[in-house]
Amino acid sequence: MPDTPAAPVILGDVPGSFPHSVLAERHPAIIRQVREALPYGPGQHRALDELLESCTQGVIEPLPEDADDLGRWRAWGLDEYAGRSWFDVPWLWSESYFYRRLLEAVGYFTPGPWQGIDPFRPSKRAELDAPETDEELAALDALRDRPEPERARALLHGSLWGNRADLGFRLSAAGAEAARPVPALVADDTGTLWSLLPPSATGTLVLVADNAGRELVPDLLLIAHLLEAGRIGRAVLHVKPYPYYVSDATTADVVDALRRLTAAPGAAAGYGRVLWSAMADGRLTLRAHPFSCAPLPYADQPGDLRAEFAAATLTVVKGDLNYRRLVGDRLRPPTASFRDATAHFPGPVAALRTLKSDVVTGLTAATEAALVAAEGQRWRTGGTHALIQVNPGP
Ligand SMILES: O=P(O)(O)OC[C@H]1O[C@](O)(CO)[C@@H](O)[C@@H]1O
Repeated sequence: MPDTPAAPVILGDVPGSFPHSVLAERHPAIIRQVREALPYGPGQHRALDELLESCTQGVIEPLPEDADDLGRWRAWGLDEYAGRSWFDVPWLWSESYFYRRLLEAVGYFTPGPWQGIDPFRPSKRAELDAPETDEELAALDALRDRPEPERARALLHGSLWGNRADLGFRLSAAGAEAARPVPALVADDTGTLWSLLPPSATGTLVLVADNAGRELVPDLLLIAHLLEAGRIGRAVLHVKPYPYYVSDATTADVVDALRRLTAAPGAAAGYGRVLWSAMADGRLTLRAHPFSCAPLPYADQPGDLRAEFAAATLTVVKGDLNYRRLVGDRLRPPTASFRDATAHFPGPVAALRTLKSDVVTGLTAATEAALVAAEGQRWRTGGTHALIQVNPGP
């Protein structure tokens, strides 16, 4: 039984709260960023003006009648929420719908010259091409001759801390990227995670990706290592079917990251080749399921996805947003059980996440008390703490 079934769903209606600031400040900043990123025409600028007005002072508008995904959004709650303020509906819903509308405004879904053009691509590319990425890739050379458990641990932590590289987050938390990560994890089930992926295993890892660029690259390196070390036989990488939360990874971002790896000097290129051939022979496959951009928790996932996660040896869910969707976007006490909150998940599941929103479960009372004593409530959203939590399943 869940320990706190009535924990309130997070809304964005409390001025001064983190969710409110995302809706009131971050979304307008994202609209400004998108306007400047690409040479849009007057129609696109007008549509962005309308979205800005709607999401800050207006109400949620329905999708156009001819939108391909209208039925899907209706099933996800559009009819219930249309006409209400963006601040008065579940925060997760409001945020997700914002990205859907933003893409609509720039013509992403409309047949024509702007169809499929990712408004966030310039910032994603800049990050992938940055000298810091070269430095991170060069560090792989020193890892090459280390014992396998050490390499596995380093790459797991690379993937975990890569989650700090979130471009939307940086818009409102300047300095979080530069701030030194606090090394001790607030929860650490690493032992359980490795027990599910022993060497010489043949299972399937599903990795539900989060951000592109400097998070996706270490995610791919981790997958390459697990394949090469024989800890898994195959991997399935879930990406978003369309650009989302600024920097979330799409198929195009996977292609960019793989090309970046294979073109790099040293050990990085070797990892790139492992992944390239794993794609070619089917040991690494991509999925871009519509539910990956749904405004709903994973407890509401559709049957086909449920069957896929049920069949996996382990599903690794990356990042803050996926964590919110995994445990439910609710204000539970931080000591609420992670296992109870994820009991709905159909198979073994691990969360790798840096903390960038109020939602958290599975902390000990002592850990929570120490964090509060040191930082007040800032530890929840500052992006400097991280966790590895595992529910090995029933
Ligand atoms: O890229 P991540 O780790 O999912 O983080 C997403 C960010 O966006 C938020 O949803 C707020 O918009 C927070 O959860 C987090 O700061």
